[in-house]
Order: sequence, then structure tokens, then C-alpha cells
Amino acid sequence: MLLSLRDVTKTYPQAPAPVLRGIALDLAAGEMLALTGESGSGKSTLLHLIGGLDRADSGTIRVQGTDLAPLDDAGRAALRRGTVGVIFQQFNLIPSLTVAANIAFQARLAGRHDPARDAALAQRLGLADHLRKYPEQLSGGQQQRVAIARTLAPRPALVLADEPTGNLDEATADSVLSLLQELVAETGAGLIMVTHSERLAARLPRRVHLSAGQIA
Ligand SMILES: Nc1ncnc2c1ncn2[C@@H]1O[C@H](COP(=O)(O)OP(=O)(O)OP(=O)(O)O)[C@@H](O)[C@H]1O
Repeated sequence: MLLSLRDVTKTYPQAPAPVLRGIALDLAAGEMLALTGESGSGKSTLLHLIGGLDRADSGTIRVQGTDLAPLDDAGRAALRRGTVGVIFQQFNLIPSLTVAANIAFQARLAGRHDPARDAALAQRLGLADHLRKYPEQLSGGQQQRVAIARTLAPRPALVLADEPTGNLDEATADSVLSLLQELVAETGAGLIMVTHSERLAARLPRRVHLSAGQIA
């Protein structure tokens, strides 16, 4: 199993109640899942735990069989460099780097930089004519396509996307999600995408709905 969660619980310090309770979830390689739920239901928190950006209080999270609980910060960072790729709503590109250098960034950190892979991704994502530009010179849709290329370049086994099209208009969101799905499918990775949009959730084969910190 690519991803396996059992009885995962999380309470933020000073919070009156747990934000996640008894979460169990399996995701197989190649599976794509939409994570929905109302604002504050714990979607981003769950994604952060899976990506090793934060720690669960109890329960187990395994990525490709590796339990995240005993990993130190370096171990978690290594997981995000190579195995788990994260795409954010705000793109999070590095403003001082060109598009080409942004695309290469993650794979370089992972020691897996492959210029041919970068070129192929740039071509597929319609970025080939923008490689020498800087992020601020691109539209939102173009910036998110750069972020997708950066995340997919090292061939992560699991892609986590937190409202990846939340800052884009409907038509741009549709085309960016199509590209993301196609490219993830080609690598056989798993995908978990947080979305508020019924329309976008319906495009993924599987949906998990969070309600008040539990899977409904
Ligand atoms: N770092 C934090 N410290 C304390 N409380 C937090 C923290 N991050 C989130 N929370 C709280 O945890 C709950 C769940 O937040 P989370 O961001 O996971 O929800 P969400 O479902 O992703 O919401 P949204 O759809 O609005 O992004 C909320 O009540 C939020 O206020």
C-alpha cells in the first residue's frame, strides 16, 4: 500500500477539541482521491500530517511502508524531497529563481535532477517559452504549472495538493487539473487533492469527506 493511516489523531496546542479523530485511510499506488469537507474540518491538517509537515499525536501513518512517527526533521525533509511531493494553493515558487531553476529545484535537492525530464514537463505544461522568465512575470495558471513541474520532476510516489486550483478561474482550474491528473497518471503516483469544489472533486475517481475531524 502506498499510504496507510490508522487511528490518526491530532489536537493543536490550546485547542479545546481534537482537529482529527480516528482517521483510517488507505491509498494504493496510482489512486487519485479528492479530500473534501467544510472549512475547518481538518483537510489541510491531514495533508500536513501525511506530508510530514506536522506530527500526529497518535495512530500510524505509513508511506510506502515507512512509519512517519519515528522520523526526525531530517527524515521528514528527505521524505518530502523524494517520495512525497506537495503542491500548495499559493504556488510557493522561489521569486529569485527563473522558471527553469524553479522546475529543477526539488529534483536537485533530491539528487535526481534530469534535464530531459524537466524539458519534457515544461513542454507538456506549456512552459517551454517561459523558462528564462521569473515567477512574477507569469499568470497564476502558469505559476501553478511551474509548481506542478517542480513537484513532479523527482517522480514522487505520492502527490499531495492543497486546493491547487483555488487561486485560478474556472477554465484555468479545469485545464491545470487535467494536466496534473495526466502527469500523475503517467508516473503511477498516488494523488490526494483537497478541494472545496464539488465540480473538481467529481473529476477524481474517489472521494473522502471529512466532517468535524472524522471521515464521514
Ligand atoms: N497551527 C494551528 N494551530 C491551532 N489551530 C489550528 C492550526 N492549524 C489549523 N488549526 C485549526 O484546526 C482546524 C482545522 O484546520 P484545517 O486548516 O486543517 O481545516 P481545513 O479543512 O483545511 O479548512 P479550510 O478548508 O478552511 O482550509 C481549524 O479549526 C483551525 O482553526
